[in-house]
Amino acid sequence: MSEHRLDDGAIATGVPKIHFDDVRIGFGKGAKRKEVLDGVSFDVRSGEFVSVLGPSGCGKSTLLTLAAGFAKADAGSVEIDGSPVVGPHHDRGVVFQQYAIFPWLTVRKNIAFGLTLRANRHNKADINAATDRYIDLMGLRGFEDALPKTLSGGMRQRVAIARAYATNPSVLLMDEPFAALDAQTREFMQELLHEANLEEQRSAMFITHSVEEAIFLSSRIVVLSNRPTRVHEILDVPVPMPRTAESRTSPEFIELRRHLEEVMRSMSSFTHGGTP
Ligand SMILES: Nc1ncnc2c1ncn2[C@@H]1O[C@H](COP(=O)(O)OP(=O)(O)OP(=O)(O)O)[C@@H](O)[C@H]1O
Repeated sequence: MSEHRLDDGAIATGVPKIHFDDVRIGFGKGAKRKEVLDGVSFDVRSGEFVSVLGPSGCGKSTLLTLAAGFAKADAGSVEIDGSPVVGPHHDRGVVFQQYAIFPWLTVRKNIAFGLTLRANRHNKADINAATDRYIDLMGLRGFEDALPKTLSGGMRQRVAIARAYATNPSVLLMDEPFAALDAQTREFMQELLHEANLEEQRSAMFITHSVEEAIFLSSRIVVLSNRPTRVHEILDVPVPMPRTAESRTSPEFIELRRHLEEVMRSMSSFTHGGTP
């Protein structure tokens, strides 16, 4: 295990890494008011990889922005490691669908960026060691000096994920990081992230539209309902770890996929006026 890891007090205390308690939020005023989250509660426990799945517009990204500290709930609470979220903090590594990396910095400098910002807490040798570790973990060796514009979409997302890991976050928050990638690259990226996170054992919350992606990556899946949104169900993923390409054809995988596709279909037909 890396010397760059935080001491994980949550393991000792059993405090969830991320705790959503009866979270409510809506947008707009008067007749234009739209209630979005209507009392959402769930935890991400230490070392867990939890995907959040739900119909379009149910508030998945909103949940992630609340955990990231970019927005505040109207009611209820969001806690990270037992403390209320009051704003953005470097204890959360955030990865978005769009490549949030700096086009003018090389791969190495992008990955080291968050560490150099906090240089008073890290000496140069530490920064180099952490950067090298995540270059290797995300398969970026040989591309250290490349600029983002010379890289494919998948490679750029590898840089964004490496940078999120390198800042040594207590939790990873990912919002559809693979949504813009073609199907083949997307599967490859899922496998890379799965392997990386098995090694890193970070607690993660991962937003996705994809049933298959949620099953492949997660230890648990939180399924949200249509708006006004509540938790529809929380499922353990019984597919053995480590997962490989073959896991996708295992009976457990296929059965869970069938169940989740049916749930998602029924929510979508409800939204579109069909029989739920
Ligand atoms: N800052 C905001 N101001 C106004 N409305 C907002 C704001 N943020 C989100 N919404 C609305 O809240 C609802 C939930 O949005 P959100 O992006 O969280 O859903 P989502 O489940 O991630 O959607 P999708 O699956 O389509 O990505 C949407 O109707 C959206 O338009």
